[in-house]
Amino acid sequence: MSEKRLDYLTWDEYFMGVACLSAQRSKDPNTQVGACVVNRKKKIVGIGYNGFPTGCSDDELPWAREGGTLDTKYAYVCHAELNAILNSIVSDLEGCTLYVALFPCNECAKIIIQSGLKEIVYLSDKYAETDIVRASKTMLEMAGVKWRKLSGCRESVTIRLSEDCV
Ligand SMILES: Nc1ccn([C@H]2C[C@H](O)[C@@H](COP(=O)(O)O)O2)c(=O)n1
Ligand SMILES: [Zn+2]
Repeated sequence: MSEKRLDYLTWDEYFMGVACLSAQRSKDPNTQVGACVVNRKKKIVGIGYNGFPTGCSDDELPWAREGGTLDTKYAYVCHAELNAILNSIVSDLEGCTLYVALFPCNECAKIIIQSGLKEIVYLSDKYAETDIVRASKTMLEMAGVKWRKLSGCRESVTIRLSEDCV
C-alpha cells in the first residue's frame, strides 16, 4: 500500500491540538487553557497556557477561585492568549490567527487587537454570559477581529509517547 493517508489532521485540528496540548502544562486546577498563534503562511509563531508569571511560585500563589482579591488566582494568573502572544518568535503578528480553547476575556481582547491578530478560533465559550466576555466581543467586533467556534472536526486527538509510536 502506498496510497496517501486520508485521516491526517486538518489545519484547524492541528493548531487547536497544539493549543490543547499546551493547556496540559497548566497548573490551574479548574480550567486549563492553551493558545497557539499562527501566521498567514500557516506557521506557528507562538504558544502559551495559563499560569503565574515567570518566577512566581505555583506553590505559593493561590489557585482559589473565591475570596478576597489577593487570595484568588485571578489577581496573578497570565492568560494563555497573553502568554502565546508574548512568547511569539516574531515581532509582527499582523494578520495572524489565534487558536484558543476558551473565548478570550476583555483584557486579552485588548492585547489581541493591539497585536494585529485578525481571527480567533475557539472551542468553548463557557463564560459567554459574563460582562467580561461581552466587553471582549464588543471590542473585537469594533476592531474587525473575526471569531469562529471550531466545529465539524474530530472530538479528540490521541498522542502516544511510547517507543513504538512510529
Ligand atoms: N480566555 C481565557 C480565559 C481564562 N483563562 C484562564 C484564567 C484562569 O487561570 C482560568 C479560568 O479559571 P476559572 O475561572 O474557570 O476557574 O483560565 C485563560 O487563560 N484564557
Ligand atoms: Zn484573558
